[in-house]
Amino acid sequence: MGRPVPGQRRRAVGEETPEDRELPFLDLDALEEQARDLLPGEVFDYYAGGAETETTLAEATAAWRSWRLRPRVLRGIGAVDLRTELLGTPVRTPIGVAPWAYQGMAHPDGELGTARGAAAAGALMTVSTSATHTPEEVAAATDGPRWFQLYRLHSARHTDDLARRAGDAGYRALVLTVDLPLLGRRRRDLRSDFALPADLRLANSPADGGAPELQPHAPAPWTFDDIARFGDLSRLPVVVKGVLRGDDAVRCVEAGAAAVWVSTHGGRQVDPAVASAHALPEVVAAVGEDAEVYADGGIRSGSDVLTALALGASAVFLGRPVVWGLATGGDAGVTGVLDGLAEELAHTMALCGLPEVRSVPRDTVVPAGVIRRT
Ligand SMILES: Cc1cc2nc3c(=O)[nH]c(=O)nc-3n(C[C@H](O)[C@H](O)[C@H](O)COP(=O)(O)O)c2cc1C
Ligand SMILES: CCCCC(=O)C(=O)O
Repeated sequence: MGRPVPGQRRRAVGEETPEDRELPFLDLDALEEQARDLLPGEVFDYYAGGAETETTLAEATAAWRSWRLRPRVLRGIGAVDLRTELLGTPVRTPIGVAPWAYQGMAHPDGELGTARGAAAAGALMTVSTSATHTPEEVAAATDGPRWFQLYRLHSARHTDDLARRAGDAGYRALVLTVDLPLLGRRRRDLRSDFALPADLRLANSPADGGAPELQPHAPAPWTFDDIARFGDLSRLPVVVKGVLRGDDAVRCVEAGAAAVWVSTHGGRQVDPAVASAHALPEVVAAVGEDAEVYADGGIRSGSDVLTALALGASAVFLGRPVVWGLATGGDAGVTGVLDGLAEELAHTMALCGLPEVRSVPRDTVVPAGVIRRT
């Protein structure tokens, strides 16, 4: 069988199943199933999968749900205010789009679709280095809030150049992803012998051998000194993504990071790694006074978002839910996911007596304790 064309659907367009019926709430499981039907099997597995035994992947959502909400009553809550500022960038929602690679494989519009969908939801989008459009092309597609995520490429010169271009193209922060010194062992991809479609455009991969593009090794590993260096090159605040320890967070901030992003890379790198929901309190305790802290991994409901905010995150980011949104509905699909979760968040906050995301008290959550299900 030949390699499927990007965007080629396994099911005929217009073919309806009972699961396609519009529900009056966001059903991410159903959306994932629709994406599974639409995408070539190994592409779905690349997006959905995790590393090794997928323990971190399997536990990510459960870890957010190991916290319980403590609602406040009689607070006279009217409209809930979801607006906030992330490193000075105003956003309508604290739910942003995490960087994810090769979006042209999910939908022909690729990153441009995600950018338009995020902008319509007033959400911040983080554009990956491993993109099928250049940073300038994504910038031209939308005036929504954007950050650029940088990977260490084979060519240091090209990496530096991308950092500079992100600053020139109006991105508001540079996100250094530091949890991929080499690629995690993703058994689904190893089993399917996954390779990117030959005709997929790797927009940031120059002819001189640039992007990591699923390759495990690149020369000249980054150190803490690179944080200030990339800040100077791009003239942007630097966010360090992939931090799971308080001591590392302190070193990042001492080295000049404006924010740290707690992440297991969606369970795709170290496995079993500590869940973001369990690492977040330690990182907030270590640097929360001096830097912004964000979190991602397994956020699938408004209450998961609220839990992260209560634990000290200023924002959360979504990976796979946006993949499924783009794959099934292009930019409108992305907006649907972001709006749906924002609506759930606002609803849960109102129920909990909380008027604004900028000030969610820590005592909004407690550990669940032991609950015996009968
Ligand atoms: C298919 C896929 C591709 C990804 N590509 C990148 C990437 O290019 N850069 C990056 O920093 N993180 C990447 N990530 C990690 C995400 O930014 C994010 O940390 C993770 O997806 C969050 O978990 P969630 O998918 O459970 O929401 C990727 C994740 C997925 C699922
Ligand atoms: C070099 C890997 C880029 C994509 C990525 O980050 C992922 O698949 O998780």
